Amino acid sequence: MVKVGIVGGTGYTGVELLRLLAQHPQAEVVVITSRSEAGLAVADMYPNLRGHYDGLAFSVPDIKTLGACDVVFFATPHGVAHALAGELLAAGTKVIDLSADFRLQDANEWAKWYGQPHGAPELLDEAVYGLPEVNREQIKKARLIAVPGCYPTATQLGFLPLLEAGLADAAHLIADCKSGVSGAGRGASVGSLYSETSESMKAYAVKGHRHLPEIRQGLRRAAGKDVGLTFVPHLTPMIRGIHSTLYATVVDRSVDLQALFEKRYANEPFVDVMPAGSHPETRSVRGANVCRIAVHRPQDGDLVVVLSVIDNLVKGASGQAVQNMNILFGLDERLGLSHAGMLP
Ligand SMILES: NC(=O)C1=CN([C@@H]2O[C@H](COP(=O)(O)OP(=O)(O)OC[C@H]3O[C@@H](n4cnc5c(N)ncnc54)[C@H](OP(=O)(O)O)[C@@H]3O)[C@@H](O)[C@H]2O)C=CC1
Ligand SMILES: CC(=O)N[C@@H](CCC(=O)OP(=O)(O)O)C(=O)O
Repeated sequence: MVKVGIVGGTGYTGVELLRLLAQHPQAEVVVITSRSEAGLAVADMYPNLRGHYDGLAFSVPDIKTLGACDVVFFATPHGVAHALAGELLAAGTKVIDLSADFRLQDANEWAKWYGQPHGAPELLDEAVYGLPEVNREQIKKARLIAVPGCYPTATQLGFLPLLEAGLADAAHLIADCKSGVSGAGRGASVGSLYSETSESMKAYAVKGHRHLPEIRQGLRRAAGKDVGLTFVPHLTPMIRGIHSTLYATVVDRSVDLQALFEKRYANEPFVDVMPAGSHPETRSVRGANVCRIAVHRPQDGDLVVVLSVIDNLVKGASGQAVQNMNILFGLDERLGLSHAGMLP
């Protein structure tokens, strides 16, 4: 049994970790932290978890109790894992960080996009970017894993087959992405109010979003050269879900793109390449650790359109984090992650 600690148990990704781990046959959550809710029983805050975590209550973060766990998940704002990861690693505890603290390999780039100095640059060399479809072998040996962001997961999985095969014009990629409101976290803000987000939709951060350098880093690696990417996120009136519509120009029209995508993901338990002509819906992955992809070439032209959907809280965060844990501890990668999506 893997002994699990969670720092930041009251946010959306924290409670999603609890929901998924409640069904995990080889993991037991023994510590869950919240400074504001310390002492409160988990099931008193989250009634959906009644009967699953009897006796487990939030506690203030404490290195000694967290360091007694086999693995600690950070479901916290940026900067928290910087401060605590080193001590946990020294105690022999593995760290899976859902925040962006260790996603960018360049500390200066991180500081530029996150507006504060990188708090643990000495750990960057050993941090592994936790996208299993790319880094499975490194994840197996890792001590510190950076779980990819939600937009970066959907966008990279959609572009990877084209770039790895050298089939796309890497200088002109476009990612037009829509997110549900839970992507903004559970903290109260005017922009997340029901009356601000329902019955309306808008783009934001067109000038530059902090996921841009993360996506570029992954795509550069897949292409083996610099990439030019325009990334436009949108906020949409749904709670969960990311829908990425990706555009690239193909350099060879003769290639069977459907076969290329099917072959690339044939052995991936959590990437579903849909039949030719499909239009994946975000609700088909709601609650599921799945990225569902369809590839199109409208009017048989040069432009490829890839549609990629995930649940931002599952394959875009907590599900992917559990998938990383399974790989890290030599377990079946699918354990605790077999939920289907929810229709309607
Ligand atoms: N929402 C999403 O779709 C996704 C989110 N993420 C990332 O996951 C992380 C968590 O996001 P989300 O679940 O939305 O969380 P929230 O930001 O809503 O919640 C944060 C949690 O962290 C705790 N916390 C805050 N500050 C500290 C601190 N200094 N020390 C210890 N604990 C702290 C809070 O509890 P308390 O203050 O009581 O201690 C709370 O439980 C973020 O980095 C987010 O960017 C990643 C992918 C997708
Ligand atoms: C809808 C919405 O606001 N989404 C968030 C991104 C989701 C997220 O949490 O990003 P990290 O994983 O990098 O923390 C945003 O645009 O900032």
